[in-house]
Order: sequence, then C-alpha cells, then structure tokens
Amino acid sequence: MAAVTLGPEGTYSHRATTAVADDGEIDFRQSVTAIVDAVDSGEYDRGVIPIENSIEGSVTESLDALAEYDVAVVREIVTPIRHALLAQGPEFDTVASHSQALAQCRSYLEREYPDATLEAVASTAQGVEFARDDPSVAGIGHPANAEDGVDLEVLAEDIQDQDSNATRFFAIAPAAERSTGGGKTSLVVYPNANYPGLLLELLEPFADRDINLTRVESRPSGQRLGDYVFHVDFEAGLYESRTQAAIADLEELAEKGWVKRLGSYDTEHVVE
Ligand SMILES: O=C(O)C(=O)Cc1ccccc1
Repeated sequence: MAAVTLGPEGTYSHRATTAVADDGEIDFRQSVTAIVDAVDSGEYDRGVIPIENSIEGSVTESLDALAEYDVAVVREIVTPIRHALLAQGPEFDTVASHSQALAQCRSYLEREYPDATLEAVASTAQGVEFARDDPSVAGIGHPANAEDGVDLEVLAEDIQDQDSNATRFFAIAPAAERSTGGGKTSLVVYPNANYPGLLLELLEPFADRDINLTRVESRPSGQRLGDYVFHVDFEAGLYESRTQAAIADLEELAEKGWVKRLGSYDTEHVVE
C-alpha cells in the first residue's frame, strides 16, 4: 500500500503515517492540498493529513481541501505533540517551522527569543533541514529529527505552550473506498442560504436523534463574504439509520447547496 503525507521525512504527519501504514512505501508532498490531490487522482491509496490541534485549532488548508476534492476519510489518528528546538548552536536569529508549530510555541518563543524572526515553512521537518544547512536558523519539530545527520543540537524540549498538546490527523483514501464501518462520521454541509435559524436547523437533525456532535467548524465558502461551509463530526456510523435520517434532513435544508459524506472511521490513539 503506497501512502503519501507531508514531508520531508520526520514530520509529525510522517510519524502518524508509519503508525497506520508501516507495511508500505511512503512518499512526501510539500502541502496538504498536494497530498489530497494525489489521493483523489488515485496515485496513492492512502494519504495522511493534519486536521486539528488542541492549542491552535483547525488546519484550514485541510478542511478546505476536504470540501473541494472527493476523497474518503478512513481513519482518525490522535497523537501527542511535544516540540523541541533544534539548531547548530545557540547563535540563531530565525526560527523556521510549520505555522502550526510556531503558533503552538508562541508564548515560549516570545519569552525566550523575543527578537527572533519567525519563518513559516512547509513543515516542521523542512524547518529542521534549513537549520541543518544554516547556523542562523533554528527549527521546531520532533526531537528525533536531531538524530539523523550531523551538527544539530536539541536546545530545548517540550516547548509547546500546553503539556497536553495533541493533533488529530485523518487518513484518507480515494472516494470509492469509503468504509461502511466505524463509529465516527464527518460531513461537509454547504447550505448556500442565509436566514434566521439556519444554524439551529442544521444542528437539530442530530439533537433529535441523540447523536453527539464532536465538532462543528465553519469555513468561508469562497463564493461571497459571510457565506459558509460547515464541517460536522459526530459519534455515529454513516450507515446507521439515525445518521441516514439526519443526512436526509440536511439534504432538504441544503437544497440549494450540497452535503458531502467524507466517511465513517475509527479513532486510533498513537502514544509516543
Ligand atoms: O509539519 C509537520 O510536522 C506536520 O506534520 C504538521 C504539524 C505541525 C505541527 C503539529 C502537528 C502537525
């Protein structure tokens, strides 16, 4: 099974991928959209993308790609994230990492390195590569990134602003592989409408059937200001009759828009 995830080697997404696809080849892309595109086109049968972090919230590029492309979510992976500061030595003036990692360490960086320039790059492991090539750059990433190659020191560990820092990843597959099992479901709903009580009507089909929502997130539709797409996750399988009934209600509500079934899946907790 060939899988694709955010590279280069050593990203948190790579670590999550080995946890679910350790028996096959893993290739890398430099953005979430490129990963989703490669799975949508059938080039890979699995992809792994970060979705949401406990400190920084949604990875908006992931939500937007899930709304735009036609892929299935087949598994959710939850993993603790403990960041380290890696550099050739203490004399650096720039910290390069994924925007989420920089944000998850914002208080630490402001406190310890208030004058450093923060540079958002494609991934944590890419920031570490830059640090390996340049003594004026430090990276933030998993401490194991210091182990391969030369000249990198772990200057500090556990620099995330909350000890309990955790990230959810989705394993995705081509749409035809949407699974029939799994206890959680993700949908994307675009009502393409705006009237009093719309959001309430969107949530009622779940409340009426005793379905527990675990997340509701709105994203701009891109069509016009104030127009939204809603990402909804809940604790029920896609093919349960109560879910099918709730989706039928949503489809009525979204008659001018659409309802996308991302799929049903189980959660895997990966502990370092
Ligand atoms: O850049 C990475 O390593 C990623 O996989 C994205 C990310 C960044 C920070 C926390 C979790 C995932």
